[in-house]
Amino acid sequence: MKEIKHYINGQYVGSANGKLFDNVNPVNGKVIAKVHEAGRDEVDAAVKAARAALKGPWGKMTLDERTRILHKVADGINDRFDEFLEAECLDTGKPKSMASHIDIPRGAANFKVFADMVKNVAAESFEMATPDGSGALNYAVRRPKGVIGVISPWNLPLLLMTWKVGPALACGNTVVVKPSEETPTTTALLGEVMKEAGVPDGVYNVVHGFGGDSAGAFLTAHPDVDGFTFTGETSTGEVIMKAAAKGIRDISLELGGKNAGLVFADCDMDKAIEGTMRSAFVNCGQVCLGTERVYVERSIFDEFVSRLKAEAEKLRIGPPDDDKANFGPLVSLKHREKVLSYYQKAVDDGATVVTGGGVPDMPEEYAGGAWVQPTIWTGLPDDSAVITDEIFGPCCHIRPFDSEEEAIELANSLPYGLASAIWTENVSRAHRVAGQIEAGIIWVNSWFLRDLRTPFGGSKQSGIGREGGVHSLEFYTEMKNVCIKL
Ligand SMILES: NC(=O)C1=CN([C@@H]2O[C@H](COP(=O)(O)OP(=O)(O)OC[C@H]3O[C@@H](n4cnc5c(N)ncnc54)[C@H](O)[C@@H]3O)[C@@H](O)[C@H]2O)C=CC1
Ligand SMILES: O=C(O)/C=C/C=C(\O)C(=O)O
Repeated sequence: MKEIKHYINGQYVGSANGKLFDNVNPVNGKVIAKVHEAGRDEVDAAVKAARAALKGPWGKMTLDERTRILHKVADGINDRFDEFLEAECLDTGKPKSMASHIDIPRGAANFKVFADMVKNVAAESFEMATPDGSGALNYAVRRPKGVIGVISPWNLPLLLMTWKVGPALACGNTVVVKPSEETPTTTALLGEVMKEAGVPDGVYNVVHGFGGDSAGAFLTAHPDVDGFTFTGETSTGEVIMKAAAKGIRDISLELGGKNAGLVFADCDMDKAIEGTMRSAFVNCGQVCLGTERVYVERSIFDEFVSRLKAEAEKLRIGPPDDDKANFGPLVSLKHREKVLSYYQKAVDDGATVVTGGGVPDMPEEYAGGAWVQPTIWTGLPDDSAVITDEIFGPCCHIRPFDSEEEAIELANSLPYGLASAIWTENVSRAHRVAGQIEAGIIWVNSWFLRDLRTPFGGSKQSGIGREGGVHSLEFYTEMKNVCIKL
């Protein structure tokens, strides 16, 4: 059986404690690899390697050299595209058609975009007057923050991990990555690409394991890490924030969402249906930006519900290798238990199940997989947990509204504030509503349209800080002002 080891100081190493855990294929429930679980020793070795690398060749490299190496990392991912694709699809079960368009290309792009960004960002400077008339010049320079702890989730494993590692390295930091225990493979594979690209040993380190009382907690408790970037559940973000408080370490948190889609009667219905379909069901609903609450103006409510139902029922459920499949399993049986508990809760709370609501019939070879049906409900009360909790599954509830004010109030009614999608052809309404929605990311007549230069993150309990574009540089660097008396 294949073993997945830590990548520390440029070497693949096993755990001294001998602990291994299963890496399971969610398509059929079969174990595909054994993963080494890091103890405190491996985490400590990884942090020490990262610290030492800051003072080694990496820390002395010119920006041009660093940029060239990061471009090679991106090229290395593209050169081994099929290997990354296979690994990501085995870990997650997602359709290859999706991973080949989103996950792997973005995994590569994250290195190129941020390498170029760092090279082209302007410095700040201010001239000032002084009492003696000679004046002074201030200029600010960016310096790497140091060792960054990267804790990444399982829904878009390579994409979200490199979204952090790309800018962290571009800014000259070193990293210790703790990928999700569900999806360790592409993070491990990236070590080989780093080596081939000429990234010095100790710059990119990976430790595998779980969150609490395992690699994740050991990493956040380690005093020699300078900052943490995390994507995942809000409650985990709270734990990481507490750990980071010890020693006043910086954090960037991209947390849960319960995003609203607002569909106005003046929308282009075809666009609204297509966009809502993607935002509810792509990646089996496991996207933090996804729409689980859809609010539709009453005059078009029935038409919207019946058209969304028709489209949801056309989704083709199947494994990654099925070229026609556009809907895979959830990431694990454990996650399926959570999603199915909400499917049951919806019924208990009086929902009308428009479509789905259960487990699909799958051929015998996939019977052990984490399959669920795409599901749509109507008729739930606003305080049902199905409406208020992030389910992170392929499901949405549709509720009618009667006025723009009501739609905005409903969208803003929860403690989350990650993303929102507004469907209207009225440009004034689009601006007006976008301005009032309490969320970090608003799409109008689109969803998941990503420009990596833009600020990305959540408000309220959906996160702290923004990454993307120069905002990533804010987190991954320390600014130092130099004031020169002339
Ligand atoms: N992109 C997103 O916004 C994601 C949201 N979720 C949400 O979280 C729910 C639970 O999924 P999980 O994988 O359990 O998410 P999680 O937030 O527990 O895990 C994400 C990462 O954090 C690590 N982690 C967990 N506890 C930690 C701790 N105490 N210290 C340090 N690291 C820790 C995990 O090992 C993993 O690498 C999902 O049902 C979904 O609602 C999950 C994954 C991604
Ligand atoms: O495009 C991105 O950078 C990120 C997309 C999705 C997430 O952050 C998520 O699902 O967590």
